[in-house]
Amino acid sequence: MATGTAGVVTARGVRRSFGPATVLDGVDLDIAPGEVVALLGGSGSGKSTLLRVLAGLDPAAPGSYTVSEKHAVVFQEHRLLPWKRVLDNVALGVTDRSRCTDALAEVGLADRARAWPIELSGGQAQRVAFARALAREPALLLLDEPFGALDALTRLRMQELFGRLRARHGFAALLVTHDVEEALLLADRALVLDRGVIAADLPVTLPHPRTPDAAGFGALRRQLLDLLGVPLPT
Ligand SMILES: Nc1ncnc2c1ncn2[C@@H]1O[C@H](COP(=O)(O)OP(=O)(O)OP(=O)(O)O)[C@@H](O)[C@H]1O
Repeated sequence: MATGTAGVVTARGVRRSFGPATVLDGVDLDIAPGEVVALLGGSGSGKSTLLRVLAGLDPAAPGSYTVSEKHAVVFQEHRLLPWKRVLDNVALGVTDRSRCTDALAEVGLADRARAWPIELSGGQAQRVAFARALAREPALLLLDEPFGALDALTRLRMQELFGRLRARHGFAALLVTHDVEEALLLADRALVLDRGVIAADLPVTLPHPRTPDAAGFGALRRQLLDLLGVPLPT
């Protein structure tokens, strides 16, 4: 990995096999600074594998790729350390304590700084996970279904929070999701991973803030479902 390229992600020909099974078969991917890219695809299509490769968590994958060193990862599970208080979780590896307090305030949890992770709801814990990522002042967020385990209402609130944080901080993101609406609400482009390659790249040019009832949303939803092999009846 290295920095210095114009994009926050530049990947060419990324491959990954597990035994005889080829999961990534030459993935090319570019993400520009500030761009939010959703990554969709069937179960087992390799979305998490690609995200782990880009995050540097899977050094065995061949191919050439550069990823901004200023990246942070948020997973579906919060992955907070249970023996550290909330603020100490946010502060892991960050020397500037005030940045951590600010990040916690930005996700609306300033008053939970001294709480233990076990005292938080699932949605709050995921907010802390985002605060921990934000405190690193990332140029790129690598997000593996970060709202996937939340109930529908909490998910909507988190999507709204993500939109606000993005508008304020201007980070880029790769967002792995199963949720077509989420992709269309949050992303500038939606990619479909299929048989080891990026099989489709759909620009999402709707204005912000977005809602599912906005003009053009339904047509894009139909198009994306089609690309995912789940066409709606006409
Ligand atoms: N460490 C591993 N060892 C062996 N096989 C693996 C490993 N990691 C992933 N795989 C396999 O690679 C394939 C892709 O997995 P991956 O988790 O990347 O898919 P995904 O698109 O994220 O799936 P889902 O949408 O269900 O989360 C699967 O068949 C999985 O079993």
